[in-house]
This record gives sequence, C-alpha cells and structure tokens, in this order.
Amino acid sequence: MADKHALNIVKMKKMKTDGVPLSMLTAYDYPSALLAEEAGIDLILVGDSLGNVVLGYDTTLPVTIDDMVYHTRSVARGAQNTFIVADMPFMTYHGSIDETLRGVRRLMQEGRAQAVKMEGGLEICGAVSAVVAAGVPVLGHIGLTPQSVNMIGGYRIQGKDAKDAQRLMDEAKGLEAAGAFGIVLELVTEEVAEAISKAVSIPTIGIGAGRYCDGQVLVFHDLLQYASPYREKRFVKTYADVGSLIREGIGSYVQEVKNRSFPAENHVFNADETVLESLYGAAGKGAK
Ligand SMILES: Nc1nc(=O)c2c([nH]1)NC[C@@H]1CN(c3ccc(C(=O)N[C@@H](CCC(=O)O)C(=O)O)cc3)CN21
Ligand SMILES: CC(C)C(=O)C(=O)O
Ligand SMILES: [Mg+2]
Repeated sequence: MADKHALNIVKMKKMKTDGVPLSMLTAYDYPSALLAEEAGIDLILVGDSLGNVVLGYDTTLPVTIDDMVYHTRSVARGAQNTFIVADMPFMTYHGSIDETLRGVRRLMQEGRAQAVKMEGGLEICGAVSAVVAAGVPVLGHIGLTPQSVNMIGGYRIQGKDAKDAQRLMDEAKGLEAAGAFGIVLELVTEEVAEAISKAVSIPTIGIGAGRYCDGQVLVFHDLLQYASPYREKRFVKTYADVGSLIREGIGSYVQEVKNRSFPAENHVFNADETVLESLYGAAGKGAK
C-alpha cells in the first residue's frame, strides 16, 4: 500500500517550515478512528483522556498501560493510513529506562502506534532520549500536564508570569534537544506558545494555546459534544452536536418500543403456511 502512513515525522517538520498547519484529533476505538481518518485528520492521538471521556474517571491517573494498548489497537484497526500517537500513561516513564521501554514497546508492537507522547519537561528528557534511541518517535507535552494535576493543584493556564514562561521555553528547547519530533502545548497563553513555536524547529501542537502553534489538537468527544465533561470550556469549539443526535435517536427508539410502533411490518420475518399449520393445526392461527 503506497499510501500507508503517508504522513511521517520528516514531512511534519517540512509542514512547519512551509507553514502548513497539522490537524490532530483524539480517537479511542475503531469507529472514532475510522471517522477521523475518513474526515482527513493528519494525526490521531490515542489520549489518556480516554480515562475522562470513555471510562468515566475524574482524571487521567487511573488509566493503565493495558488500557492504552487495548484502545490503541482498536484505533489502529480503524485508521490504517493515519499516523497514530499513543499517550504513555501516568507513572510509566519515570522509573527505570527498562520499564519505560517495555511500555513503549507494548504501545508500538501490540497497540500498533507509530509514536508515543510523554508529559513533562527537563525531568523526562533522559527517558525521551532513550525512547528516541530505540527508534521510536516521541511527542513532548508541556504546559498543563494533567497527569501532574495533584502537583499543579488544578487544571489552570500555564506560563502566566515571566518565570513560568521561561521555564516552558527551557522545557521546549530541552525536549527538542532530547530528540522529540514535536511538542504539545496545553493551556498556555497565546503569546508564550507563539514564542516557543518560533524558538524551536519541531512543530508545536496546541490545545488551548492560541492561534500561532504549528498545529492544533482537540478531544474527539469535546468538539462533537459527545457526552464530554469538557465541551463547554473556552479552548473547545463545538463542530457538531452528536450527543443530542444520539439522545434523540435513543429516545425515539424507547418511545416506539413502548407504543409498539417498532418493529413494524417491514422489520419482521414471516414463516410459511406449513409452519403455521404445524403450530396451530390445519385450521391455522385463526382456530387457536
Ligand atoms: N475531554 C477532555 N478534554 C480535554 O481537553 C482534556 C481531558 N478530557 N482530560 C485531560 C485534560 C484535562 N484538561 C482540562 C481540564 C480542565 C480545564 C479547565 O478547567 N480550564 C479552564 C481554564 C482555567 C484557567 O483559566 O486557568 C477553562 O475554563 O477552560 C482545562 C483543561 C484538558 N484535557
Ligand atoms: C489533550 C491531549 C493533548 C491529551 O493528552 C489527551 O487527549 O490525553
Ligand atoms: Mg493525554
């Protein structure tokens, strides 16, 4: 298949140079991946946000490497021609390099991802280098890093004061030096995200990070109003109201079952006369 994984990390860097934005969307299963690919998305992220939008947890912390492998594998079956990045989940890349590489191997080999994403700055640059050295592209992720919510003390905008902005800039440069192929900037002021995007040669992909990133990423359930807890947030734009469509569709089904208008004549399968005779006798159903 000549078209397989048409996008790669070399082309992504060229897209940045050429000023062509990268479109990224999360997906968690076969149908979401299939629809994202059919719609022409550049990259799919199997985000640990699946903890929030698919599994119903309050944070991304309970998501395990097994969860990520299972969902990444489903996504890979739905989007066979799209570049797939899988999130390394909470606490799977902070111990030994061996443990980190074991998780990465599972996401690549069992999950069939083409790259992994890791949250953090200078403290994870060693892990990033080791994964890159193993031949696996790494997407960095700085700014709001939801796996550290208990350290940050909430989901707040990052880079608001000069010191914090400089820290983000240093982290971005550190990740570039460690070999990351791109960096997600989450919930960062537009001005700081713009400065970082200009300062590094690898693409930045923003979520709530303004207009000047090299690409944008959003959560599937957020932009489609698909029962997402975050759909009303400032950084999200609603492109379709799938939740209402599903709710109304199911509501109509319930109603029609209750008032016996479903199934109708055109939905049923009928038996031959001989079957009726054997069930009810020669006189047929009427004689019952
Ligand atoms: N469905 C979903 N979408 C996401 O974007 C997402 C997840 N889940 N789970 C993991 C993280 C958590 N995220 C969040 C969660 C809350 C805010 C939030 O409340 N933001 C405030 C801004 C706060 C401030 O001004 O400092 C907002 O009103 O947008 C933002 C991002 C982003 N990620
Ligand atoms: C919000 C994006 C960047 C993410 O990490 C996720 O969906 O898990
Ligand atoms: Mg994530």
